[in-house]
Order: sequence, then C-alpha cells, then structure tokens
Amino acid sequence: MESNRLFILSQTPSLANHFISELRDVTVQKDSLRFRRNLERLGEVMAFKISETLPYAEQTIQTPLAQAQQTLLQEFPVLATVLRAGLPFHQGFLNYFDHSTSAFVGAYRVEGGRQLSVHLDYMATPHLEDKILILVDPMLATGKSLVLTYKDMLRFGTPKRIIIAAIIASPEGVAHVHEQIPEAELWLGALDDHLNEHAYIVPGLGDAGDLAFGEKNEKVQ
Ligand SMILES: O=P(O)(O)OC[C@H]1O[C@H](OP(=O)(O)OP(=O)(O)O)[C@H](O)[C@@H]1O
Ligand SMILES: O=c1cc[nH]c(=O)[nH]1
Ligand SMILES: [Mg+2]
Repeated sequence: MESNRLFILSQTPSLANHFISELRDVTVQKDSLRFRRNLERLGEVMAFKISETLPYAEQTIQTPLAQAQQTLLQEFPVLATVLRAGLPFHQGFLNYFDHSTSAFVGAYRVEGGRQLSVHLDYMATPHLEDKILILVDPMLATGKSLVLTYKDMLRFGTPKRIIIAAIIASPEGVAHVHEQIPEAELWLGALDDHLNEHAYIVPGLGDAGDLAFGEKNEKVQ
C-alpha cells in the first residue's frame, strides 16, 4: 500500500500472486477457460479486500433458535465494467457483491501507438448519484478507457465514492487516473514497469480481451 489512494495486492504475498502469474504465463494463458477463471478469481479476491473498507452496521438476524447480531454492509456498491475483457473480472466482483447493480460500457482502443484514442459507444448504467461506484477493468494501460468511461458515467449522477480496480497497471495509467480523477481510489493486482510503443503494458500479460474471448476481427465490412 503506497498511499491512501493506491493499494497494490501483490505487495502483500498471497494466493492472488498465483492467479496473476497464471494470467501472465505465456503457456498457461493459452487455456482460455483458466484465463477467464483467473480474472474472475481476482475479482473475488479484490471484492473481499475492498469490502473491508466499506461502511457496515449492526443488524439482527432471526435464526431458527434465537436472534444473532451481525455486522453487515450498509449498502452494496454499483459495479461497472468495460467490455470485453472486463466481463470475467466483473463476474468475480458480482459473485461476492451479490446484491449489487451493474453498469456496462462499450469502450475500445483505436490504434495509434502511445497516442491512441478510445471509442466509447455503449453505456447501460443505474443511477449513480451518491452511490459507491467500483469501476472494474483488468488492464490499466494508458488509462484513457477508464477516464473516458468514468467521465461519461457522470451524466448519470455523481458517486460519493469512486474505486477503480485493475489487475495489471502501468505507471503511466496510474498517473493519468490520479490526474484526471483525483477523487478515485485505485486498487491494483500489480503495478508493472512501463508501456511499450503500442501502449501495451510490459511485462503485462498481452491482450486480455483476446486471451479471454479470442482475437477480434478488426475489419469493418
Ligand atoms: O488504459 P487503456 O490504454 O485505455 O487500455 C486498457 C483497455 O484495454 C483493454 O481493452 P481493449 O480496448 O483491448 O478491448 P477488449 O477488451 O475488447 O479487448 C482493457 O480491457 C481496457 O479496457
Ligand atoms: O497491455 C495491455 C494494454 C491494454 N489492453 C490489454 O489487454 N493489454
Ligand atoms: Mg483487448
């Protein structure tokens, strides 16, 4: 943990490091079922870690025998994700935050090296005013997809807390998010070294969307 706005899972040794290693490993990642499941497992781990920072309240539960006092979440966060690579990671969050509502955003990077642009074309979201929003996307490279997504989501209300969760990030992406969304807390699996000339994270894992779902055909007929 580097500051109160940046939390890095891999800084505390845990099983999460095994899941991240399998995502990166050029042999293991060929198994797309395992790749998707590792994204999902990391969503579950991060959901649990983030849940420790949310507000709770005492509640009384009736068991068949008596009443039990439980400390339970006061509210479930809204979970937002970016298609396509975000889907398995989002499923992991939803497995734990099972009463959450979800937002889906269609955003993709358009070739342009380090100066790439992001095309945003689909958004389905619940109201966000005064909500706790967790925006999940496994890869934070230039940070443009997440920043554009979040700024567009503000049309649907201003969340009272914004948490961004990514599995692998670049220093450039973290700096862009901190500059453009200073109120965001960033939760990462690992913080990598740099971006290459194609704006891929190094060492990274390659193309998360393609590894999860197959190479996309870029041709428009
Ligand atoms: O920080 P950035 O430079 O914006 O890059 C990160 C984005 O790249 C990946 O999606 P991609 O555009 O490859 O789409 P895909 O999920 O359909 O493969 C990833 O899931 C992020 O959304
Ligand atoms: O390294 C990267 C950067 C963006 N998207 C990916 O899937 N990988
Ligand atoms: Mg991709």
